[in-house]
Amino acid sequence: MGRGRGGGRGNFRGKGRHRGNRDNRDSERTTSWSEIERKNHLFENYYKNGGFLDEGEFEDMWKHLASELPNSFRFTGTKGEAVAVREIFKKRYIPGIAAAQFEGESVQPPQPVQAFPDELVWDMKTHRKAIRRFKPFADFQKFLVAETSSGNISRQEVVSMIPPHFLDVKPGMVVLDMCAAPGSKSAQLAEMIHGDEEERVKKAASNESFDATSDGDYTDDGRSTGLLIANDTDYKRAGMLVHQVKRLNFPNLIVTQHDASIFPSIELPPATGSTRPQYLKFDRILCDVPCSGDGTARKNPNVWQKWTPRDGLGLHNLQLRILCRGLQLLKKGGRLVYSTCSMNPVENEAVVASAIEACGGIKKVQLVDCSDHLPNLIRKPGLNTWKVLDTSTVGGGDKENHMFTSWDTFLKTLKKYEVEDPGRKFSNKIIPGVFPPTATTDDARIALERCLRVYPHLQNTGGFFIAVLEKLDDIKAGAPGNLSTEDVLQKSKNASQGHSTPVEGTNGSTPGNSKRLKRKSEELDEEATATKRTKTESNGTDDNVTMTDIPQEANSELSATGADTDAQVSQELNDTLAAESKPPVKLKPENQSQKEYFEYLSPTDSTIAKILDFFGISERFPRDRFLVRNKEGLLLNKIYYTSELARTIIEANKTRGFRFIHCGVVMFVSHKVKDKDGDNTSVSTWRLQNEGIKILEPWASKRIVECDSRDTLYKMLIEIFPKLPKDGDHGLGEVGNQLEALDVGCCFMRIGKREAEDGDEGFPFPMVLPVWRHPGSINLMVDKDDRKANLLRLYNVKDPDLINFVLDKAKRDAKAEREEENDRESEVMNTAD
Ligand SMILES: C[S@@+](CC[C@H](N)C(=O)[O-])C[C@H]1O[C@@H](n2cnc3c(N)ncnc32)[C@H](O)[C@@H]1O
Repeated sequence: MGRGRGGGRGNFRGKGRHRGNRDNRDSERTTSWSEIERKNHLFENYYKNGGFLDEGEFEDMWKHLASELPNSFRFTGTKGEAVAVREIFKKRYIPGIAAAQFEGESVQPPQPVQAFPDELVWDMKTHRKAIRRFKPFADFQKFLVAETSSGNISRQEVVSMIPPHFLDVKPGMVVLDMCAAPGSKSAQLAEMIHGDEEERVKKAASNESFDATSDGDYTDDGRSTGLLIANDTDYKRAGMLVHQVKRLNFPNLIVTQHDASIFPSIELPPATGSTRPQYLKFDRILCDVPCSGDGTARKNPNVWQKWTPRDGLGLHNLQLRILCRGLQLLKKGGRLVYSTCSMNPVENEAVVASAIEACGGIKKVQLVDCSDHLPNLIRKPGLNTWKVLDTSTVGGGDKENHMFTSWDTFLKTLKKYEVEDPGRKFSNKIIPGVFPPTATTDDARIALERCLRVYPHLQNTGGFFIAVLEKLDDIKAGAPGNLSTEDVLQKSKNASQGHSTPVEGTNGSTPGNSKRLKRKSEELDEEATATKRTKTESNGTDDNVTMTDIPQEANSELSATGADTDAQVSQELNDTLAAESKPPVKLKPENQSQKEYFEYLSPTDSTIAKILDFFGISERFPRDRFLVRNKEGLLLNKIYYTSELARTIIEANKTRGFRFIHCGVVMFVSHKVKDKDGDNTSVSTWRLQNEGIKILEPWASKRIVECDSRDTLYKMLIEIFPKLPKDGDHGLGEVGNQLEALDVGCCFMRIGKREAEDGDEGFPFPMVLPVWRHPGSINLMVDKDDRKANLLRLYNVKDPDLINFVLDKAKRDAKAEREEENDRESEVMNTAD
């Protein structure tokens, strides 16, 4: 697989109201981040008195939260490559940094983060001033930038790396990342699905045996049969996500843009002998939901300036609906990780407990005990009791803080103020579900202590919450609707007056109704209702997710991204969400705002046949996975390749209104060359592309050259078009000799891994690069940034002057022509005089 440029969690969790406003405030802010006062009384008061940590530990936690966050990064890609780049970093940069002194003390070099295996995650606690001042740091910084841009390093927050580790992804698995932008966790998941695929494919292609049983499904000639669907509702952020994941060169990946709480079901072709469509269920789901982000206070000044308990209360409902939709889409026996970078239980344990209850309790969905997983990760157990903070106001002023321990105490307070101070207003988002669950019997108790809380002081990170859920059985009920305090009160009033509407999906009790609040239970199994649903036409309304239904905060998030349209068009597939009375509707393709095209080529396409023949690609390499990205399905500039399951999904769903926004790795690019006789007529042929070359190379038998000399590769990296004259020495060593014997066109250049010995530093991992053989020169077809990254990584060359004879010659010619023209003009002028 190629590499993923690491995204890292941005400053903001989520988007919409929070993100938009905070961005604006940021651009208006004149004080620097280091000058911002890290104080917020309400914020501090809640975490001090809310029953999270004992007093001493709270002080430690708070001190960390107010201090700067260490920078952290992760070596990415296949294990072999990641370890090789890590070794270069350790040998070349650590000793220099460790020897430096700052203000009379040794500078602390980057350290491996013990929570993660194989020393692949590092953090750097060095003071910024020291970083700026010292050359070893400046050198390291250049390496970091270059490797980040070529995708070998991901600069990602330590806590953000945790959730994928708990998903236990195996190579053949089908995984959904529901809220994926900017994509740093998607990159981790893609690496896991990929596994050590390259090794196995090589063995399969050369008919060597490999273990196809352990650790994943490699039945597709060694290739991973798994798939990652990375989704985000926000159009701009989905664009960032595409940018990130493109670098992974991963054909088993689809990016979609949907509201995760109503993520459409994915249709699959009917099974043999049946006409009924099947629906895709996922082995693993990551639910890294939008949240208030108060665990990011170490890098996000807005938390200190703007924190209010209403952020969490306002997001609870959206988080719950996303989690419930995730659980519906999960296979029986599958695993889901729910995570936030908030420490607020309203967004964490309360969401998890409500979701489990809405899905039918612990017999259907259980929290997984992960105490033996990542044993070096210091964590605290999830909470079983907590308090809910709110501020009440009268007429917009006169704020008062309240901490409620249960729905009942909240109701009592409401009643008290109805009499004493009727103008006093509380958040309308306080519902029974934001409080701790009340079930005490063993067969109903949700083991919330199995959740993981990572606080800043435990290992000097941000704050984070993780819950690992396993689906034990099919879920027959869906997520609760969007309830406000008033709805709950009204419904319980109705219930006590003998009306039948129960309160849904809440985990507290209602006044006059001490029984657990039960979600209306309907048989909503997708497969069972599929046929019925596809026959139902849109009625243009959506009782589940109308804009008035969505919490105010979530509402503005959704409307900012056009997700309201999404809500309407997806109702057919929003089958199990608060499914009440109205008939489901179909996705409407015409409502898609940005249409992307994915047109698969015929497996017998003559151009594909010609290209594959040119490179001697084995008949075993699949011919039916090539696509183009234009409506007409024409072979214009690029030909992409995808995995089989990606193709099946795109083909079965592209006319259903699904918003697919990215899929496929560029395999071939149209290349204009002068024809054989050297006249100026351009003919188009196809060249290999760096992105897809590794997928194809094991199956090639023609147009392969081997490079084993560091000097030759150096020359090819430093010179963009090194000469390959017909006669005389070309200076391109073994590569030049092999290319001399080939016709004009593209080739695979293989570079084997070679350990350093006798002063030769070797090659740290195997590589394969595309090279174009011109009539009198050659061209390594990698872009400038990758050239520079390779020169730095392999040769420690920091600021190379790349030589471009061809371009220079063209510039010289143009300049000479301009000068000639000027001369002629001045001659004319002189004559006129
Ligand atoms: C915490 S961020 C995700 C970070 C991401 N998992 C990563 O590691 O890079 C939450 C994301 O949820 C997205 N989001 C907000 N509401 C959503 C919704 N209803 N459906 C899907 N995504 C949503 C936001 O646009 C944001 O990108």
